[in-house]
This record gives sequence, C-alpha cells and structure tokens, in this order.
Amino acid sequence: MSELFVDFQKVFLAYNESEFAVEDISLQTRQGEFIAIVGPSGCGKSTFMKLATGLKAPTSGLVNIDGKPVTGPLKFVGMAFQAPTLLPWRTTLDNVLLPLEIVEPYRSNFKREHEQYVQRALKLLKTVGLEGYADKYPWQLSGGMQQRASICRALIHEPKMLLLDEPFGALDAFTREELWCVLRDLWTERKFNVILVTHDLREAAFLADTIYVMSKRPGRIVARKENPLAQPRELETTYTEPFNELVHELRGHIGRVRNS
Ligand SMILES: Nc1ncnc2c1ncn2[C@@H]1O[C@H](COP(=O)(O)OP(=O)(O)OP(=O)(O)O)[C@@H](O)[C@H]1O
Repeated sequence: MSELFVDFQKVFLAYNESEFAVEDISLQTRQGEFIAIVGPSGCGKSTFMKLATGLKAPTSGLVNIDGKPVTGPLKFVGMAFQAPTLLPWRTTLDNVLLPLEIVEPYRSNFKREHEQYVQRALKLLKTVGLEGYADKYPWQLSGGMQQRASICRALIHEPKMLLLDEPFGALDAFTREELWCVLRDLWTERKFNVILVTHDLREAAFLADTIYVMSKRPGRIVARKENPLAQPRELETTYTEPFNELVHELRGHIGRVRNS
C-alpha cells in the first residue's frame, strides 16, 4: 500500500480544443486525509472529482489513486451530492442498500448475505441519527434526513474514498452543522479518504485536514492550506479566534482569485 492516496502530477484536462478546464494540477494526499477544495463557480472542482474517480482521463499528466494509475471508473468510491438523489420508490433502507446490489463483490452475494447487509445498513442509519426511519420513503423525510441517508448510501460498501460535491449546500445552517458533526464522527471512526468540494469556507475549515483553493477557469490550485486546528473539532471551535483567522485567510485567497 502506498503512503500516498491521491496523487495528481501536472494534470491538464480540456473538454474542447480551445481551452483547458483544469491546468497543471499537482496535488498529493496521504492515506486517510480529508481534503476540501474551494473556489469560484466553474473553476473546475467537479472536473477534479471526475479525474479523481476515473470518469475522465487527463489530457496530459498522471492521476494515481492508492498507488495505481487510474485507467477507468473506480469501484472503491462513494459519492454524495447537493441533491440527495434518493430513489423515491425505495424506502430509506433500500436506498442505502443500493450500492451493495450494484458493486462487486457485494452484488454476487446480495441474496445470500441479505440479512447481514440489512444489519449493516441499519447500524449505519443509527450512527447518523436515522434509527426508526428505515421503512420511510424519501418524501417522508426532511432534507437533512435525506442527506443523512445519502451519506449512508455513499458509505455502505465501505469505500476507500468518499467524494462530496456541495453535500450540505441546500440545508439550513443548523442542519448543516449537525451534518458536519455526523461526517466528522464517521470519518474519525473509519478514516476513509475524503474529497469535499464546497463553497462554504467554514465547512472546509471545520472538517478538512488540508484546504485547496482553485482559481477561475482554467482551474489551477492557487493555495494549499494545512488546517492548524486539531482534529476532531467541536462546533465550539468555530467560535474561536484561530478558526476565524483560518476562514479569513481562505476568504482572502478567494477574493484574490475572484478579482484576478
Ligand atoms: N462536459 C463538458 N464539456 C465542456 N465543458 C465542460 C464540461 N464540463 C464542464 N465544462 C466546463 O469546464 C469548466 C469547469 O467546470 P466544473 O463543472 O468542473 O466547475 P465547478 O468548479 O465544479 O463549477 P460549480 O462550482 O459551478 O459547480 C467550466 O467552465 C465548464 O463550463
């Protein structure tokens, strides 16, 4: 096993001939690291995600994940997006079980191991505060509950890498902070690799070990900031001076990127 997990070396990606969407991205993460990527709209954050999961191949440069070159879509990935994207005709439990019906080696064992998989899903639902909601349908859950369920769905197959694209963007401030803590606890326990794309600098400062700031198109990494605050963090931390200084510093980078 490599010490590095994500390893981007001078990665460029062009969707068309005239312009690069991301340019000269070099970025390394260690095993179990939680990184956040912040930047203005359209800077290439989602493109970065596509490169990291093998959905897109770089125009030039190298992408290695867990010591191996990425040659196609990776299986050991869990994803959650701004919209919870639960299937409305499935219960919470059946939504959470979905990856196990699709991803090998779980898929082949799905019928035989069904009871064990159900127990695993129920345990995960309990961890995120959804005990008793397994039989409910998405329309019977609040937005925050749906997002909790979609985080369970992203983690049920125990992926090595969790990709989160603005996962809490649609939630109110209180629910968002609750879910920061849910994610913090899951990550503290399991130490999977996380790439979080967010516009929320406080979210990045609360959750991530390292924060990367991307420039406007073509997206480049213009700043890398190691989070000086000890993990795991409490919500109280967000009211402290070091936290505010960190957010302020990130805000400064974003301001410069937007004005450039
Ligand atoms: N499939 C595509 N074909 C052509 N251009 C694309 C494609 N996908 C993205 N782009 C362009 O690449 C650039 C980066 O897009 P990307 O979606 O990665 O940005 P983003 O930072 O995730 O944006 P946002 O914050 O608004 O979600 C944008 O200018 C976008 O128009």
